[in-house]
Amino acid sequence: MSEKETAFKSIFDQMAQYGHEQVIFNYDKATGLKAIIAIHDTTLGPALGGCRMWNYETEQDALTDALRLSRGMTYKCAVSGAVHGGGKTVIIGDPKSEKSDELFQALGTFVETLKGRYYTGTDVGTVGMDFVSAGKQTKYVVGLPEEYGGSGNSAIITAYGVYRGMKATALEAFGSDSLSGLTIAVQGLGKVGYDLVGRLYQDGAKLVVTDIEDNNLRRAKEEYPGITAVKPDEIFGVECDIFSPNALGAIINDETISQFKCKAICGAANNQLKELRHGDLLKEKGILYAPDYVANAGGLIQVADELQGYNKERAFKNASLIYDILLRIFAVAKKENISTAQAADVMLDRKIETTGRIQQKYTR
Ligand SMILES: NC(=O)c1ccc[n+]([C@@H]2O[C@H](COP(=O)([O-])OP(=O)(O)OC[C@H]3O[C@@H](n4cnc5c(N)ncnc54)[C@H](O)[C@@H]3O)[C@@H](O)[C@H]2O)c1
Repeated sequence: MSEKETAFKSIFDQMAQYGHEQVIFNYDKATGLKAIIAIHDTTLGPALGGCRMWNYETEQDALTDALRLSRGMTYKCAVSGAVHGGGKTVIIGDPKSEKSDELFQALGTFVETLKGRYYTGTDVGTVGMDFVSAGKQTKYVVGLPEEYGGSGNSAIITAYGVYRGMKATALEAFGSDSLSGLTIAVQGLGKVGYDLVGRLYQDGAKLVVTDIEDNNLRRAKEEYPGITAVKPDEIFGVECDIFSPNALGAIINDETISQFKCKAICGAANNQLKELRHGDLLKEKGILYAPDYVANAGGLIQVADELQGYNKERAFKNASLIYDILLRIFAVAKKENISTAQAADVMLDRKIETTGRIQQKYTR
C-alpha cells in the first residue's frame, strides 16, 4: 500500500483492500503497551507471524506495517506448506529503551485472549527472551531460545533459504546455479546478512557489502579478506550480478530502481517492493526478482516446524526446497508474461483456495 493509497482510507477500507480478517488494537494501562495484531487470512490454519517492535512515527505507519507484514505471512505460510495463515504484531515503541518483562507479559495476555487463533514470535526489534516473557501468559508463542525448548535463532535457516533461493535465481538468470565468480552486492550484515555472506564467500562469489553499523563492516572485512565495503547509499548503484537486500523493507522503489545495475535480486528483507507495481518495473528493466516471502521463508519454516516438535534436519530439508519453488514461480512468470512478484501471488492464491476447499469438506 502506498502512502497515497492509505492517506484517505478508513481502517476498514485498508483491511478490505487485501482482505484482512481482523485487526486488534491492544493497550495496557499498567505497562503502556501499544500493540496492533493484524490477522490476514486463516484459511489454511491459525495465523502465525512474528512481533516487530519499532519506533513508528505515526500510528498509521504501525498499522500499515502490520497489514503489509501479515499479508506477506499468509503467502509465506502457503509457500512453505505450513498449515497456518498470516498474522503479525507490531509494538509501537523503542526496542532499545522501552522493553521490559512486563511489557511482553502484557502482550502475552492479549495473544492468549485469541485462544490459538494467532501465534507470535520474534521479528525486527524483538528477541527470543521477549517471548519467554510473553510465554508466562500465553502458550501461543514460537521461536523461543533452545534452552527454553524452542528452535532458537531463525536467522541461520533464513540465510540458508536465501542462499538456496539465490542459486535458483542464478540458474534462471545466468544458466548455472553456481555463485562462484558472480558479483553479489549485500545490503545489511545483521543476523541473516552476515551468515549469508559467509556462505557466498565460501562459494567464491565476489562480494560488495554495506551496513549502517561500522562494526559489522569491520568484522566482515576481517573475517572475509577481499570483500569490498561501500557506503549505505552506494549499494543500489553497484554494478553486480545479484543485489541482496537484507536490511529493511520498501527498498525497491522508484528511486532505487533507477540506480540498479544488477541483473537479479534475492534477499531476506521483508516487503522489499515498496508497491506491487515496482515488481512490474523490475520486469521491464530485465531484472529478475526472487519474491521476498519465498526467498526468506526459512525462518517461518523453522517456527512452523517447532509447533510440530522441532526437527532441525527436516526444517533445513524443507528450506532447501525454496530453490525448486522459485524455479516454478519463474516458469509461471515467463509463461504468463507477468512479473515474478505477481506470479508468486497468483500461484499462492490458487494454492490457498484449493487447500481451503479441501479443508472445508465435512468429514464427520
Ligand atoms: N531473522 C530472520 O529469521 C528473518 C526471517 C525472515 C525475514 N527476515 C528479514 O530479513 C531482514 C534482516 O533480518 P535480520 O534478522 O538479519 O535483522 P538484523 O536487525 O539483525 O539485521 C539488519 C541489518 O541491516 C542493517 N541496516 C539497517 N538499515 C540499513 C541500511 N539503510 N543500509 C545498510 N544496512 C542497514 C543493520 O545495521 C543490521 O546490521 C529483515 O528485513 C527481516 O525482517 C529475517
